[in-house]
Amino acid sequence: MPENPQAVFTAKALTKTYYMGEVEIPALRGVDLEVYQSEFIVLLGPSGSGKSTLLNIMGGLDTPTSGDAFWRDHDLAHANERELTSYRREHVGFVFQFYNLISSLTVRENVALVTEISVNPLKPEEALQLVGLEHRLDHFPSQLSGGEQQRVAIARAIAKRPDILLCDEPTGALDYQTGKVVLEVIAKINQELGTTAIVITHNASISGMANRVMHLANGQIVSIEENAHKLTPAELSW
Ligand SMILES: Nc1ncnc2c1ncn2[C@@H]1O[C@H](COP(=O)(O)OP(=O)(O)OP(=O)(O)O)[C@@H](O)[C@H]1O
Repeated sequence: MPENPQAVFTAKALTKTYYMGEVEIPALRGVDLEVYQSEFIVLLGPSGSGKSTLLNIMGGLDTPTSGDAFWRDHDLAHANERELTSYRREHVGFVFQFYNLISSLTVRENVALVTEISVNPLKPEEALQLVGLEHRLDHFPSQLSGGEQQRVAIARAIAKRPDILLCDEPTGALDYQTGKVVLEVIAKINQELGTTAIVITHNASISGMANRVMHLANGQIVSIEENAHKLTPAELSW
């Protein structure tokens, strides 16, 4: 069991080593971490520092080589594939740099793919309203801008009412203004639904939105800063 019951996610001495033939690649080298309910965390660090590896373990897409990882009382380090699938399905929403929408389905149908297999989902229309796309329900992804497609991807991620929203470079493919709109949407989900949000970015300016900012280097968390005052995306500039 996790030691601190207040934490929704706990990692202890987490390591991940990839093996490429004879070569060992240590992606995580002893990560200790607690994440609290409804927190907004920004994860920064150079390329290859282990950010995606950590996010993937938190989301049950990968398992660690050693150490502990808990989502509440779900033991993610020792879960089997079936348990990880149901953890992902019930608790986790993912947003990636590229939107991975199905081009032959409408906006509403892309979101409905998730709501049809969820226990207590939002209606696709409600999820799309939260991201400001209620007027584009019957459009196809190719009829939308990159930022709009990312908002559909966010609607799809939140439609199952996940406890945690894991975002890997959500604004990486977007221009400045569009990136800000997408950040506004993530901040709104975090505030209005209380969804814990973890955002990986190379853009240090986004840190201002976070409750806490974690820096990874070389597979370890090297610093954690707390923001006394969170900024809105509109207040950020880069
Ligand atoms: N499937 C894999 N097989 C082998 N090595 C991997 C694999 N995934 C990641 N790695 C290695 O693990 C290390 C950490 O990778 P990770 O993707 O977590 O870093 P990152 O901080 O997210 O980087 P970026 O900012 O470039 O996305 C890197 O050295 C990477 O090459």
